[in-house]
Amino acid sequence: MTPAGQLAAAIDLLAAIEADGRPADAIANHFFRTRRFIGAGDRREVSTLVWGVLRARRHLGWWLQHFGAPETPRLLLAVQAIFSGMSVHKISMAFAAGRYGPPPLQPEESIILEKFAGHTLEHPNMPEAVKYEIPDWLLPRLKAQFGPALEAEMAALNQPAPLDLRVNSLKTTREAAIAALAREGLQARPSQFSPWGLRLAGRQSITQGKAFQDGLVEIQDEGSQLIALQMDAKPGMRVVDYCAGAGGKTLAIAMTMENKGHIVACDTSAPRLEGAIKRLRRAGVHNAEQHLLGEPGDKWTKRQAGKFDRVLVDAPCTGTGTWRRNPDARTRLSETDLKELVAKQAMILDQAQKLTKPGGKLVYATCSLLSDENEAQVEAFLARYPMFKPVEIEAPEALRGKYLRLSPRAHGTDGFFAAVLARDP
Ligand SMILES: C[S@@+](CC[C@H](N)C(=O)[O-])C[C@H]1O[C@@H](n2cnc3c(N)ncnc32)[C@H](O)[C@@H]1O
Repeated sequence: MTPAGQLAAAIDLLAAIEADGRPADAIANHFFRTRRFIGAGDRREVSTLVWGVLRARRHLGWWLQHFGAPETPRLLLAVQAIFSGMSVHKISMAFAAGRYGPPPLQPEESIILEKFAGHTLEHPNMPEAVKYEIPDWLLPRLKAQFGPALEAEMAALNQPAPLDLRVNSLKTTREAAIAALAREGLQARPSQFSPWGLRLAGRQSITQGKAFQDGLVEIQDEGSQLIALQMDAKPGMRVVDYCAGAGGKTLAIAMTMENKGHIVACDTSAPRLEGAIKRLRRAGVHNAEQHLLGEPGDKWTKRQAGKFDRVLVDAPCTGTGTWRRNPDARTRLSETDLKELVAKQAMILDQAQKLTKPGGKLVYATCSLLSDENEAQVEAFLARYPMFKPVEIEAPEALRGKYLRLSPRAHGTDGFFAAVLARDP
């Protein structure tokens, strides 16, 4: 594909994302699946262009409004290109490259783009929420959360995330996994906090390689690995992962159990649980089963009351800690969503806590940065269930405390929260 062809595809993809309420990565997957002629390299280039816009979407919208221009996909991409250092002349050429490029710039579009000459992405008159690329309603909450560190936290949250792997100790060691990846030309180094973590250098594709296919490594953000570590799940225990999804944390927990004991992966979504089956098989896990929950007041949950040494509630949440990966999610999140999620998390905790044995542990986790879903949720739970007490976080020195709080700026991971709550014996 020529650069102009990539630009034309980027305009189409951005238009599809802007017109649709679903997550951008789902739309991009469909977009590329239905355009097989776009090869892997071109896909990467097109995605880079579109994700560049999504990361700066509020800034670009502010600028276009500033000049009284419409926020069209063509102008958004063109303005993003100017702020990335491309001249207006070069952009005009890309728009006029012929058959495979986008239609040429209209005179009114060229007039608008000329106005951007000499400007940079930031402007002193931008409202703070635009500067931080967050919804207006979230600003007071995040200010209260981060104080003077807010600007640096939001900047880190707007950078592309690295690719982290978890070494599967059921099949290999960290050193042997690094060597196996190196044989495929992939460079990985041990990550900072997780005992099983590897961080890959740059953008490398891993899923087609032998190390991944053989289950030596699994893709998992280091922060997510640290949540699994909080479970302190040992061989022979009975463990439940109550919101297991496609099993990201189930796999890591099962690994620490060394295939001894029993782990149940629950979820209310059948397709998500099905996604876990293949991954468990690839990882060589033999002691896991799935249970599809009926909502609410699931009978299985009642029957299994008090039977588990460890219970994980990795609750559905705003996902504010994962905005490095899903920058478009920022525009979709509303205050009503937050309220509904907080109520749902409390309801799930009420259900799942029943499963915990006397003397067992309940771990509550989110990938959110918001205290409504984290500290406030846990404090409200402890007030409802005084037989649970928070236990000090078991982690490397730098992470110890009453709760585990991770952020891209402070730890280089996605944003995560966890509380470990021990039930009285
Ligand atoms: C944060 S995701 C889980 C991610 C997963 N633990 C992982 O590490 O990959 C939250 C999950 O909660 C599930 N969920 C939503 N409502 C639920 C409920 N009432 N009970 C249990 N799980 C629920 C969702 O289907 C979703 O898979």
